[in-house]
Amino acid sequence: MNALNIAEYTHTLGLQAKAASALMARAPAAVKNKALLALARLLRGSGESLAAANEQDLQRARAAGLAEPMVDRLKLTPRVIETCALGCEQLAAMQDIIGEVQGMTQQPSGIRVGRMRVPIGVFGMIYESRPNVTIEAASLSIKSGNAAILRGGSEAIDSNRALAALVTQALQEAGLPEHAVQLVQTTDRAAVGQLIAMPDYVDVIIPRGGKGLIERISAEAKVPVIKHLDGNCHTYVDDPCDVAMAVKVADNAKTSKYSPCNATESLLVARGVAQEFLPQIGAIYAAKGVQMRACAESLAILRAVPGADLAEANEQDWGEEYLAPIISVKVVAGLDEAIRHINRWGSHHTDAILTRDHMHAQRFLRDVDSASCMVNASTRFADGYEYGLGAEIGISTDKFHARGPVGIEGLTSLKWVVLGEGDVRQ
Ligand SMILES: NC(=O)C1=CN([C@@H]2O[C@H](COP(=O)(O)OP(=O)(O)OC[C@H]3O[C@@H](n4cnc5c(N)ncnc54)[C@H](OP(=O)(O)O)[C@@H]3O)[C@@H](O)[C@H]2O)C=CC1
Ligand SMILES: N[C@@H](CCC(=O)OP(=O)(O)O)C(=O)O
Repeated sequence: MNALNIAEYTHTLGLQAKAASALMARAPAAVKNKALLALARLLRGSGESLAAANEQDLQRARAAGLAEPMVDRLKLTPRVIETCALGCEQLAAMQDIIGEVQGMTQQPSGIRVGRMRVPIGVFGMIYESRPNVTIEAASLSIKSGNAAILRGGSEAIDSNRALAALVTQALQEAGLPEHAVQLVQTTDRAAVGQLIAMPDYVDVIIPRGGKGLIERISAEAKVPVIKHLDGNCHTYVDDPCDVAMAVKVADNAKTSKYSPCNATESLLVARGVAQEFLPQIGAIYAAKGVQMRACAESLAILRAVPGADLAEANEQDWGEEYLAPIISVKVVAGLDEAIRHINRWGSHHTDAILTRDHMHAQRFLRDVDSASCMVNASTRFADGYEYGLGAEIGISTDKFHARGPVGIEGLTSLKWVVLGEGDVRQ
């Protein structure tokens, strides 16, 4: 496609999405649920064709030398497909919040005023090369009565095309507009430029990715944006804490998966527990091949750990999101320094305190300026499915409307409704 064709193509996607969004907004709950259940069935019945499409993506990715954690997130395994199908069924079983009216109160003038939950309209989403996101975004879009234009990562294009075809089929089976969910079929980034500059058709843009993507969106977007950014997540091991529990959680937060944005990238340790905690977690990270980029004080303790892969941390490490078997480690004086460090260097995504002190936990929850603040739990829990949302659009690092894992509610807004009986303003 040349530039002119891409402009025409995205314009057509926008026009079609706008038309579909009006129909989706008034689609009955039962019809939307029918589409979701059809999608679950189609996913389960398409294992072979999905695997074949995914294999094409995987072969290209490996040939291009994509890092293993990134290849891992590209995989559309039977387990991933089953999880997507279950997610669709869970969404179908959830209450439909569209059209719900809340807080209706009578005003002194006589009118009654309340707020009705409505879909946003059309959202455009740009996301990483993780094919399951295509289904999560499509299913949430259907349930919330929106229309979506999805632009997944280029490495996943074959998988996404195969999945999008199933979504179209499910929409058609349920009698919903087939353009309610559209995949951008080209990997040319010029289409992203068009998509973020069509305010007549697109109500909100949801970028889910790293700094390069966000820089472009911030510079060029002509529509409102809900940013889903990088996760420089921290786990702070407090004094006092249950050291055995802290070791277990800090291990899971870093090593259960290296690629996701909710993996811990930085470990802060209170000086009072460092001598006991660091050798234990150090031994686990050493055994799993995790490099520790440590401050001088933690380095002195970790040097005693056999086989530890150690490096001296520099300032850049405190702000780094590695998405790899690397973690930065810093000894801090205590809670105040930990909070200051997280607010200075973190990305306001997800941060956890491991503590036995109730007051410390309360202060951490209040003072850390992040979308998810956790006490005695792994940062890996920052996820829509784990939070009970059924699926997730992503993890918003913006502060308003939708913050943290975004589900159905995040794709809606509340409009005021006013009921009168011929009332006039005095
Ligand atoms: N907060 C959240 O919910 C999540 C955040 N992330 C973050 O995403 C990052 C890792 O994923 P990664 O794939 O590297 O992210 P990227 O930002 O490289 O890619 C994400 C998507 O954005 C596109 N993109 C990137 N740069 C541009 C650009 N300049 N113009 C147009 N399109 C662009 C990519 O397209 P193309 O395929 O062409 O490169 C891809 O579709 C990490 O920082 C991670 O934390 C990941 C998942 C969830
Ligand atoms: N919600 C996800 C985390 C976000 C995510 O998808 O991250 P990534 O591996 O960067 O694509 C999960 O923990 O399952």
